[in-house]
Amino acid sequence: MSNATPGPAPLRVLCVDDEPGIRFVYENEVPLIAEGSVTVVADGVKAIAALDAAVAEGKPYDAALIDLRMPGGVDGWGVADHLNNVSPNTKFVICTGHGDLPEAKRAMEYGALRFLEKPLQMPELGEAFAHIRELKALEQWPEEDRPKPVKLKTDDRDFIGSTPAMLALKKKIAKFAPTDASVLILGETGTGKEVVAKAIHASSKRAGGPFVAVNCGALPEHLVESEFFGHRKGAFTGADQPRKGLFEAADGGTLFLDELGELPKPMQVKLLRFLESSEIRRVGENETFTVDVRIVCATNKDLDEMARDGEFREDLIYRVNTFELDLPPLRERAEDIPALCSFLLSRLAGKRVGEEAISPRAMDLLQSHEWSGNVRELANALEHASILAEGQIQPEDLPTPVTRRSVAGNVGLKLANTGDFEGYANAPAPTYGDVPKTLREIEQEVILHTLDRHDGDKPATAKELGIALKTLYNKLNAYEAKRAAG
Ligand SMILES: Nc1ncnc2c1ncn2[C@@H]1O[C@H](COP(=O)(O)OP(=O)(O)OP(=O)(O)O)[C@@H](O)[C@H]1O
Repeated sequence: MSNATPGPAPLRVLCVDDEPGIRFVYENEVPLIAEGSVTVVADGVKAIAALDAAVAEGKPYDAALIDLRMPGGVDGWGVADHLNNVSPNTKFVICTGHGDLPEAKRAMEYGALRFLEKPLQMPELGEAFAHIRELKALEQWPEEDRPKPVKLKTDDRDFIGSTPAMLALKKKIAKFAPTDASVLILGETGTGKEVVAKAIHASSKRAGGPFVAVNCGALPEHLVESEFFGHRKGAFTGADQPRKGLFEAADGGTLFLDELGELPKPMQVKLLRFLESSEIRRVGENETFTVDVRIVCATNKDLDEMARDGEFREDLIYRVNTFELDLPPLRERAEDIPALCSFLLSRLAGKRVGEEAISPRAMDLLQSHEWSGNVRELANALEHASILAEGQIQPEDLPTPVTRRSVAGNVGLKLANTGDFEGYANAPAPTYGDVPKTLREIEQEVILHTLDRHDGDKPATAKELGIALKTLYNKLNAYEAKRAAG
């Protein structure tokens, strides 16, 4: 995954209109509403010259507002035609005082993003530019960062646990899975919520369909709607097909919405509408259509509390939690640890590894650790240990927090409380045990332990560590990807 998340870029806009009053408005208002720069010209010939000059400079316009009827031999259609030839990535809006249905249709055929009738309304122009900015940002969003359907691997179906709580959970999964009802999975970070979502999908009649997982907190906020619902044909550079959204990608299968509590409020309304109607509408299109998608959600947040604080829609909670599953933290099921170790070590090694790969003393430590990061932290600890171990895993092969729990927490507190470097000089030097560690490993420990102290609350963790929430997600994803890559 790339870390680049494009934000809204300033737009370069070309406006052409023969009415001086409108040009005055464009010159003064467009830089503000488009959050960029504007070139304003009075006729089609000048517009064509401006388009050519921008292309020759290697800086084609992002957007154009084009009047239809203009003197001088080149009308708005001529400008749109030229624009399509020399500057196809420039999104354009037709603005006319003589709008009728055939012209509006023709504008769409030319690839216009919108057809606005004069007198122009500022809110409409504002919406048009917001749409253009979103399209630009989507075009810059690396394809590999987009959530995609995954093919489930065999071990994705494995859901280890035989303590009474886990057996009860498995029984519930077996009952819920075959229905199409929505399921809300609750649990601390790393407890296996995604594993459970995959198990539900794999045991449902949708098992042959796609499983699409999306982390609601990791989607750039201004792209959420396009990402979920897709975009109409032609709205994109080189898009002769509509861009499919996540709902469409999951058609016939399951859409897993991880970190549901992070879903922006406007999208909460749209998700609710989808759950009520099964209908979606691509951004920029008027038609709706139906998709057959089962929604499974997960969160480590208290949604009821969020609803009380006005941060989450109460009616959406009732829609997504037809069935609710509560995953116990690992510290409450230490008896599962030996089997989990065997599973996780086998996954790392690519072959079956038994519990005897861990010495009894090391296993004691593993079973008495707090596991704030739950099974994910256990998987990381085992990866660490399996690299260091020569033969059977011994206590000294385990990461320091497992053998000496407080160290990383101290470092985290110091990071949070020290405004400058002086605090470090007065604080006791941190120790990291006998095993040498890289800065990256220490950082990972600090992050996971800070996350623990905040009970998996990622925004609070990011705040304490002084990093962007997105950076925190990227780091957690990177740990996960590194682990998955073995
Ligand atoms: N019961 C389990 N059996 C096997 N593996 C598990 C189990 N629970 C968790 N894991 C493993 O632990 C890691 C974290 O699991 P998962 O991503 O499902 O957690 P999560 O609760 O969704 O985390 P987050 O809240 O951070 O999204 C994964 O590598 C997963 O394979």
